Amino acid sequence: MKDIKNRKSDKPRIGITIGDYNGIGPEVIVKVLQDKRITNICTPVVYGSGRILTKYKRILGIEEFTYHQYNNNSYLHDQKINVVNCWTEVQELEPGKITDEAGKCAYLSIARASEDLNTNTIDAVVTAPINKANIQSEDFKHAGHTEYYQENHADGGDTLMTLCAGDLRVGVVTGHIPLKDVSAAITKEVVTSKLKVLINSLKKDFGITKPKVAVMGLNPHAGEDGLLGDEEINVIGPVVKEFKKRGNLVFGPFPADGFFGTMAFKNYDGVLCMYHDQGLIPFKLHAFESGVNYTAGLTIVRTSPDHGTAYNIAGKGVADETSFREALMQAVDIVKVRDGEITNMIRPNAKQLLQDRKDQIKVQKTLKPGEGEEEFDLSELEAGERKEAQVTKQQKMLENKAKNQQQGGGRFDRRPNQNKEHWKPRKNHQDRPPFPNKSEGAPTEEKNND
Ligand SMILES: NC(=O)C1=CN([C@@H]2O[C@H](COP(=O)(O)OP(=O)(O)OC[C@H]3O[C@@H](n4cnc5c(N)ncnc54)[C@H](O)[C@@H]3O)[C@@H](O)[C@H]2O)C=CC1
Ligand SMILES: NCC(=O)COP(=O)(O)O
Repeated sequence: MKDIKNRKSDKPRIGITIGDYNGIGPEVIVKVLQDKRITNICTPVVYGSGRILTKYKRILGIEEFTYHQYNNNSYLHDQKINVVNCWTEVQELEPGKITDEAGKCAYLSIARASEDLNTNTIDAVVTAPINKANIQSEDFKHAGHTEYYQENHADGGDTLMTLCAGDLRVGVVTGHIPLKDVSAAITKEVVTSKLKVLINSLKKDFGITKPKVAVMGLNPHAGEDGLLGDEEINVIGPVVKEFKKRGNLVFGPFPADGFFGTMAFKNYDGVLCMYHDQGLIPFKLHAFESGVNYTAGLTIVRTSPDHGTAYNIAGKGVADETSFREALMQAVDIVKVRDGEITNMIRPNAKQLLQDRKDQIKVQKTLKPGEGEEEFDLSELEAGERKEAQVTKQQKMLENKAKNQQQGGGRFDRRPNQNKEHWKPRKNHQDRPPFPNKSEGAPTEEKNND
């Protein structure tokens, strides 16, 4: 971890940018941070506004969530949730509306977190979703976060938008550009550079010593031997060959439809797609609920949930926070893998564990003092019962799958990953509880100044 002045713990400090406050960003932030155990795994530092978070607390009817607000961050508290106020004006919340003010504030939040990344005040950043249009200004002229971080935190190197869920990691050679420009952007230099970023990140950030990577073609049927396009023959194929020659486990180019349709990605540590929707559509079909967007290649660690502002549901309290929680967990994991503190990342579904904990608390309330105490030993839940939680999770998934098939499906019900083999831990994965022992401390005190 970075050498942070005044750090009073060995937990990573994770910055969280608030995104567009009229989208679902603040809601998923509050929903995730309200779990007190979060401060056992990291020190969250939200860049935004305490007032906005308090308003969302009220909308959501959440009482428990407490945090410390600062106008500057010289006294970040390593046992509490910190909120750094990035603007002083009182902003009107208009959930679901695209406003210039929300765009400006989204930028202020990102800029402040960037300063803190540069001064080593935080170890990583998790970005809540922005609206790519209203954030545009003299200060922010980027198609999205990925491009902003590439310009500001890559030390001149290349980066790769990479969507991650469990062992599935999908990078895209071309990101936020019009489809009509994709073919011209697929050059040997660009594909080579992106493939290098993917392989290096799989090693450095995910702890995979010898990563196996699949590369997709650009055209239907990977060009069908030149009949349907020649990028595979002239560009992608030769790059794959070159990497193989140098001893890398790189394969392809594969026709993307069949590759994803047959879940051939189970056999690879990473997949390189040629354009945004080629990778993101199958990825989101597979793991929209829990997917994480990771910018590989940066000098710092930046993750985000895989969804956008979701204006259509903003302020209604129905946003699913799983993806944001996973983004936070993945940022912690990557900081630790980069540090050599853990060798690889595998943990049970975080939401399941939190649900287990909530269920336990419900049971606890019905018990007499002293009764059933051992049931609330977190370390037992986290370490000893993890396998059981996995089994229960699999059973639940099977039941849900059967139910969904009968009912004709719902929003997150078509994920084919539910019983996939590759979700089983690999041998070299470090079995690590997601939440350390509660004795490390959790916030008890509220100090909201508004
Ligand atoms: N990293 C970022 O900052 C990203 C920003 N965006 C931006 O977000 C805006 C909206 O983009 P869309 O394409 O509409 O994608 P979106 O992800 O915001 O919404 C797509 C659909 O998924 C639903 N949805 C999304 N997240 C959900 C959640 N957590 N729980 C329940 N339902 C959820 C929405 O209600 C909507 O029906 C755009 O301005 C886009 O540029 C989009 C993706 C990433
Ligand atoms: N759909 C992915 C996406 O839009 C990522 O945006 P950003 O993280 O670059 O802002």
